[in-house]
Amino acid sequence: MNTMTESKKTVTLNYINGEWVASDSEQTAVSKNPAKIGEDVGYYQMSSSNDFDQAAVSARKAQKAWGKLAGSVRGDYLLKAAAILEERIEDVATAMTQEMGKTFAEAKGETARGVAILRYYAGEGMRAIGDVIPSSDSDALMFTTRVPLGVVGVITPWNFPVAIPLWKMAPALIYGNAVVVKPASDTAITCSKVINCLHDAGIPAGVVNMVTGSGAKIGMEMVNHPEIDAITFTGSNTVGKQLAHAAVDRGIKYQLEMGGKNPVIVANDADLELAAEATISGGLKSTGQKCTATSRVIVHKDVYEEFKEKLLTKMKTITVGDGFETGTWMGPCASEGQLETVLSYIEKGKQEGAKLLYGGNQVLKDQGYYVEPTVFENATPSMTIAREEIFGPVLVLLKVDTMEEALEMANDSEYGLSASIFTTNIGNMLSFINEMDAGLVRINAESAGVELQAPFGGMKQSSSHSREQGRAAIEFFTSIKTVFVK
Ligand SMILES: NC(=O)C1=CN([C@@H]2O[C@H](COP(=O)(O)OP(=O)(O)OC[C@H]3O[C@@H](n4cnc5c(N)ncnc54)[C@H](O)[C@@H]3O)[C@@H](O)[C@H]2O)C=CC1
Ligand SMILES: O=C(O)CCC(=O)C(=O)O
Repeated sequence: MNTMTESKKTVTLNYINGEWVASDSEQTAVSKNPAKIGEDVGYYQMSSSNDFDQAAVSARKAQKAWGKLAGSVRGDYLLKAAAILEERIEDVATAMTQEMGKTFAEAKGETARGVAILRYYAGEGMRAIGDVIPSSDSDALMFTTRVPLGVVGVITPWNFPVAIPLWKMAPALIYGNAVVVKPASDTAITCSKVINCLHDAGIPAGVVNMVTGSGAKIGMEMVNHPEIDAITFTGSNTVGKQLAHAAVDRGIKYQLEMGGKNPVIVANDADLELAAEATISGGLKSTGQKCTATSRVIVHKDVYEEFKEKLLTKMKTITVGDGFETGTWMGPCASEGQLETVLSYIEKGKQEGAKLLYGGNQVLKDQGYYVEPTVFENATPSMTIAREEIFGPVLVLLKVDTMEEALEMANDSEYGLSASIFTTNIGNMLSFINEMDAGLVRINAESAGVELQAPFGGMKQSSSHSREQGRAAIEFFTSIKTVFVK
């Protein structure tokens, strides 16, 4: 079992060498429900250096045999875990909504995506891993193969507590690595339920390990530990860069997925109904807490007023509340800290002279960490709300005279994760595809929404320029060997 009961509280344990164990620190911390102030979801371990060390050493020992198994055999474990997770969708999604507030429908959707990720990577165990390359020596055979990196450290955020751990762990495992995962504390209980699916699928002891606790402590131990051969991280730019520096110092491979300030361009020939709907969905679903969330809405002057009216009409129908309640469209911010961050950006927007068009207030204060869906206009591209990642339900409207100006403004950001355009003009589409500096460019579709079988990652400050998911994951989680046989 991944939990124990201690003086009436449910305590999630660490998972080390195939066993659920308490930290030797004897310290736990509480995971809180952001929708209900005062409701504790459960407790997780505040792990010690020794706990982490045991996990890393177990992973190292287990990796040898795991890496030697046939890919199809490793895939069978992932398929079993997928079937178990599928049976437990309601339970896992319940924990997710309780811990970070996304609506229950979104939480179930994300868990189903986790099932699909496991199945997709199970199949990778039977796909080609190399090429035959003609040698200049006609008597020789030259080819490439791929080998696992060894033990991969996985550090994940709270906004996709099932999908992100799985889209990092599943490819790591299928290509023969062992993993130690440190989930975000706010969603440690949800992650432990995912790990329990792998445990119940019979994955060999030590191949998967989970250690919870302080990011600053366990995260830094991870990147500096001699048994860790690579780090994959999703989260803030500040932490990502710290990890990158430490990884470079140790000469280990690293992969970072970080922030975004994703633009949507609405051209004067756009289907405005579609554009408004997609801006709402891309910007405000999950309470705007996606790295791919729409943040800047760049609208051609000819359609600005009409688009704005459509957007406001739709925004006014958004219901904010507990993600478990029928009819709730948008849940709370994931934590008190996130709420404060979002409110401080709204305040900054007002102070810097942007016009608050709609929302901007904290609501249901006595219940949870709720904020209204919010939209600003009359903002300039240099304002803080148009430059920094807010990670909340806040949209900024920016008016432009031409499509060239729109594209220039869309590219005027340190980030380059995802971007959308709404247009019916093929020329506009092609310019956007060619000139937009973003890892994901989407035409007549919202900026969020990642497909697990396609490469995912950003340009500029949004990532370490590597790609996750799909077949692209093989590039990070393996090393190429060129073989020459004579
Ligand atoms: N790109 C994305 O998907 C995400 C972006 N963010 C951004 O980051 C902001 C802050 O959110 P946080 O949860 O505080 O993100 P964070 O970057 O602090 O946390 C992400 C993960 O890193 C761990 N961590 C924290 N400090 C660490 C350290 N010094 N060394 C190693 N690991 C460490 C955390 O425990 C968590 O597992 C958000 O407002 C948002 O702007 C946050 C989560 C996801
Ligand atoms: O848009 C999505 O589905 C994924 C977003 C994401 O990867 C993130 O917010 O970290």
